Amino acid sequence: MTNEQASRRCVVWFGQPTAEECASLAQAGWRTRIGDARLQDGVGMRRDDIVVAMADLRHGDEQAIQAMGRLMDNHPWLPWLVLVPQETAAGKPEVVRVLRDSADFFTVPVDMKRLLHTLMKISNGWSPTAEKADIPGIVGAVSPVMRTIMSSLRKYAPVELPVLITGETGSGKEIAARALHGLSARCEHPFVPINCGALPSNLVQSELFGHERGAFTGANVRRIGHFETAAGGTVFLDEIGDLPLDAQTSLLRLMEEGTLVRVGSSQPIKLDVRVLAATHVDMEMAVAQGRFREDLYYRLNVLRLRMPALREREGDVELLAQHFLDAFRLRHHSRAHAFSIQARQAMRGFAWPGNVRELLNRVQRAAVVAEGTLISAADLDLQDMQPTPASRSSLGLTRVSAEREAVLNCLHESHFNISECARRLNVSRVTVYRLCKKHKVALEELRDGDRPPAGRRIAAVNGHGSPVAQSM
Ligand SMILES: Nc1ncnc2c1ncn2[C@@H]1O[C@H](COP(=O)(O)OP(=O)(O)OP(=O)(O)O)[C@@H](O)[C@H]1O
Repeated sequence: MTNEQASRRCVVWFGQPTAEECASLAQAGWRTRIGDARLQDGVGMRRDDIVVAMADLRHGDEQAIQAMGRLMDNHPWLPWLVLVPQETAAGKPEVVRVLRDSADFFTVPVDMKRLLHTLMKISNGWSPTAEKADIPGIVGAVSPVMRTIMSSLRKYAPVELPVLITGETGSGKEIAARALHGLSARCEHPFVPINCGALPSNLVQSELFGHERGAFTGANVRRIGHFETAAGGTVFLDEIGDLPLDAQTSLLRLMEEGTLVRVGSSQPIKLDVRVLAATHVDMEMAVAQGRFREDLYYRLNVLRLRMPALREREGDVELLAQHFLDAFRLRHHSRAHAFSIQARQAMRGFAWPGNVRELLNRVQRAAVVAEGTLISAADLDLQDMQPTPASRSSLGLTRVSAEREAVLNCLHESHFNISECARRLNVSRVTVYRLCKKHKVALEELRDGDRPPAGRRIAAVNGHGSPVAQSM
């Protein structure tokens, strides 16, 4: 490489690079220029320069991060890399904005090998938007919301940080976690999914962290827990909000110190696992109510991924439906190989309270019962779905979706107590039932997920949306 070529490659570092970072860059032929995002005076590049901008959030306060966001907005043609400290809460809107617009991001201490590799790819013409959108296992990503998710998955996968995945039931939280693992350097090691709500309450610590022989009655042999099974790989903690407080303390230690202690032992064991977690409940509320440790919440919530509800993914429903039908036909006989126009309309207009899982179930059932070559709306049990004007327009869809989300959030916060929910929403109980019916909210199913105290029964919505039982 000639000196002239070398001098043309420049990283404009908005922040304070360390001497070692500058030295590594220089050694690989990259000049470093220091920029100040607050001055908003751009990068000052010459024609033909290869310039990459680094948004260094290490030392910045909230205002500095906001200034960085504005600078990125003003220079969208530049490849932006972002450097975040380990404890960054990616849930903060200003951080989300910076991460969203970046080509790649790094944590402290900077993995210089990966940074130089990314810089080399950029100087060779690589563009993150040009990258193949497909991610194995994830189907149907034509909607803008899912394209954003795909891009976040690619960015989050190689970074050794926890990710908190939120989203309604069946929206694909686990499939996203699997993709994060599959795209990471840990992919050759185990991926261990654990449903925290399904762990036997008296054995949670032992199931997760293992136990020594004789630790408790019945512990006849030493047993390693789920975390140790995942050594070198990824643990996916589904329904993290259900984790009891004592297990939360052990998890925090694991995340802070990288060690665990088996039940019945006092010996810390070093362990390397990446933790991904998912929830469909409002974690801020759980923290406010003392059900979830705040320090653990911040540890888990470093990067955040919100899986959109299926009804928000315009264009994806039919793609997913066809994929599920094709997959079914590979294993079973079905005359039907596609969907009728009415079936497509019905699928587009339906609110999909059970999201992708519900779509999968309906398509599989329809493939079994269909008598023709096309699956009809009736085969999908969606014959009563007339597409409403609201469900056809984007604005209408957004409104409907916002209303449904508000009702669902409030129901969760009220622990499915209809009177409480009505009080919070400032509407009558009848209106809450009407909204549940309108948005096909299956109260019984959701209540089971929320596990209220035994003996309490609440109204359920049957297949046609009518309340069938109530006792509060
Ligand atoms: N984009 C997708 N492409 C293909 N299959 C999908 C997609 N999203 C979800 N699925 C399928 O839908 C079902 C539900 O997905 P998943 O278990 O990931 O949802 P979840 O949000 O974790 O559900 P829960 O809240 O009940 O834990 C699974 O069978 C999964 O394979």
